[in-house]
Amino acid sequence: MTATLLDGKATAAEIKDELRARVKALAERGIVPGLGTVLVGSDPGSQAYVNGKHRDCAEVGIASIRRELPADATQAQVDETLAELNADPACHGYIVQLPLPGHLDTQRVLELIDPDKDADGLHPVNLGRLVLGYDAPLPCTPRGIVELLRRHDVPLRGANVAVVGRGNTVGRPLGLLLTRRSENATVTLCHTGTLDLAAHTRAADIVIVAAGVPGLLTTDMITPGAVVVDVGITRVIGSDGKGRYTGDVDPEVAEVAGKLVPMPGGVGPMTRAMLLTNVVERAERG
Ligand SMILES: Nc1nc(=O)c2c([nH]1)NC[C@@H]1CN(c3ccc(C(=O)N[C@@H](CCC(=O)O)C(=O)O)cc3)C=[N+]21
Repeated sequence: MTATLLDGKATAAEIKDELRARVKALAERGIVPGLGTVLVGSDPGSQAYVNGKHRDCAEVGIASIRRELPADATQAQVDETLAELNADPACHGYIVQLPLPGHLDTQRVLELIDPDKDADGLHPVNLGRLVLGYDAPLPCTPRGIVELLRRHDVPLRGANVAVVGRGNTVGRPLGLLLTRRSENATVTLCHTGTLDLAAHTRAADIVIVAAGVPGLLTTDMITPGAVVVDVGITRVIGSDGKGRYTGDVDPEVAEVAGKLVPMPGGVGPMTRAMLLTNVVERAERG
């Protein structure tokens, strides 16, 4: 291994320490930040993610507000749950765990969240604010990636960044974040219609892969010394028959990259830390 690993877990722990202090200061003003989660159905992966978020909350002193609905919940039941959380003053921000069961209208659900309580930063109004450069809660994964690079002194200003993937939760908003005046990176947003992906990734100082394709980025696709960020997380069945998660970056890339944000232990913990950050920021605003 030649690449330096950028430890998202350690950096997230640092951020949680900072948040704990901010939560304490809020307590002196009589404010306890509250994070809500809405989980529809009992997918074990989604349950595990939601449990992780509540564990994080307990660690920093944020109150947890859990709403669980059965897999066959009606759209009206979901709508009502969102209306309750929108009206609950103890809930400073909340998330609806995605994906939702197929019979529910994801777009409708995301639009029913009060944009000021949008802890994920994925509400269309907030994505629009991001486009326009207005103040808004930022999408957690893109924000976590920028924060991790910043805290490890990876320069963004003037850097050529190849983002692979144009999804609504990572690639698309990440391109917007990185091209803000405050970051000033130059971004090439690559996707399944890109004709010569390797030409773009080879030309980049920083390659961020959020395609959901295991092993997509291979050693021949980067310039030696490049910074590589693995955002992929795909459940695969290993040769032992057990399920495990795998990233979008081929393990051999660690021999060629200068710095690597690994999966696990990279972007995931940072995403969770940014969710907490969004809630604390909202509570500080009063
Ligand atoms: N409304 C909504 N918001 C989300 O932010 C959201 C979602 N829906 N649906 C599912 C995806 C997935 N996601 C992850 C977050 C952290 C890890 C994470 O921390 N992973 C650990 C490994 C697993 C663990 O240790 O728990 C790591 O990368 O080191 C993984 C995945 C958030 N998502």
